[in-house]
Amino acid sequence: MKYVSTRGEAPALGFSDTVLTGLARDGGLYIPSEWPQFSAAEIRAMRGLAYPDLAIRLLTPFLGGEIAAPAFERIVREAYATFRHDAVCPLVQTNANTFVLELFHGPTLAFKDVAMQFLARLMDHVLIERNHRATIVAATSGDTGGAAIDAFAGRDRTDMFVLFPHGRVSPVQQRQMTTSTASNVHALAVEGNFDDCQGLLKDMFNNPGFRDSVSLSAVNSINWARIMAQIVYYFSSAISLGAPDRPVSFTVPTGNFGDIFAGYAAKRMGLPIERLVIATNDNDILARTLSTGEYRTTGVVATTSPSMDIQVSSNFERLLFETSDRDAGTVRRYMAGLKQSGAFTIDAAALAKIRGEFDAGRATVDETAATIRETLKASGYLLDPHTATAVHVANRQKGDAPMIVLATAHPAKFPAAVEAASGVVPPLPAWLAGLMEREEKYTVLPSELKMVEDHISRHARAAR
Ligand SMILES: Cc1ncc(COP(=O)(O)O)c(C=O)c1O
Ligand SMILES: N[C@@H](CCOP(=O)(O)O)C(=O)O
Repeated sequence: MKYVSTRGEAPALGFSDTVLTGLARDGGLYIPSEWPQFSAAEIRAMRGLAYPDLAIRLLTPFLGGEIAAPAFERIVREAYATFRHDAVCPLVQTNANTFVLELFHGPTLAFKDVAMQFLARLMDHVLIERNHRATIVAATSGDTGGAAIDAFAGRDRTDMFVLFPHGRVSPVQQRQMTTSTASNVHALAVEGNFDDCQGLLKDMFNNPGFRDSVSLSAVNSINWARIMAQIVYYFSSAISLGAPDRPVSFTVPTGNFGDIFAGYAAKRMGLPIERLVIATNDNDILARTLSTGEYRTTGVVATTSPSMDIQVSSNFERLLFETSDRDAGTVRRYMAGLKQSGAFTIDAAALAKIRGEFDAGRATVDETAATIRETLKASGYLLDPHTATAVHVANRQKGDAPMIVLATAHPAKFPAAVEAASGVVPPLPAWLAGLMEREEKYTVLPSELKMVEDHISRHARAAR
């Protein structure tokens, strides 16, 4: 198994190099050269497997033989032992045809833990084998940062720098990033929005001098291993509802397009999925793109689902590559348009393929609040605002297949929005008690590449 860049001008890499490289040297994203295939009989045989066993079975073909089986099994089992629910990602029925896939039972109460707990152990393993050190820079709209800090805190082979938009994350999200006492962890509040943070991260990768001087690595969903780990819960939930003999649909609260791209990958691997539904908040670039065929960025607006306040959806590039018959030249043309004018138009054939797999809808702030309130009243289930955008969109879908809505965060991460919508204040679980009283430590920086790079170079142990 090799990994190729969506822009076609960087070398193909094996699995371990792909994990450490993050963004390809041509600015593209790595993607497997082929999709592992699972037949209906093989999927049927997965029924009843515990989550870690399912993960081992589904993910082993991606490794290309580079991680020894006992080490890989240990990595997976340790990662999912950090979850507070025996099923890891349980499924809860909220009405006749709707199921909520709870992805928030990890240490930081967001779906990011599913991949991040795995990735931290995987990276550690590769770095120890190679006797290397890495500097990880992560951009976050709120959840990736906390999950990355929890998973990498105290790991000797890595220094972790998290760029978050100053003043635009929830108080719980901020404390999860700023109260770590681990000396390898650095929270940086950038004066800008998430797209600025992600832009800085990509600019660092596109600056070979800086990139090499600190051994730069990534744990955002530009890193293939993040997407790979997220494929597993599409299989686990669909299988528990009867796959492969009964197709299901998924609605996914979407920002950077990583989570829903994992669903697309699951489908390419043989899982029968009827529809993949993109749910956005007021930052609805993806919903607009599906309806008009033009991907056009506009300003980011702040909403009650801050982790989805994103306009430049990184992983959409992977879908463009796939739906352009893996023609890297087409992807380069689209990305040049995005850089020059903030927009590009998707070719008709690719757009038809995208529409053949995906639907999209959006939820305003008021619709999100109404969905939290109405779902609580109808079923007694308390949604977080991100999941609520998806429930709003899912409720408007047609089709008979069971609808699985991805619940990407615990409501206690967003108590103000949940209380305003429903009158209920969701308490933090016991293991996070005291979080809001802990001392914060972070550095405020302007959204300027040089200043951020200088700060990282001064503090990274891998800096030469
Ligand atoms: C709670 C929550 N929901 C949804 C999303 C969107 O996921 P993705 O960026 O993979 O589309 C995010 C951030 O990524 C998030 O933190
Ligand atoms: N919503 C995310 C944004 C970054 O997404 P990622 O999946 O690429 O890490 C966040 O919470 O930070």
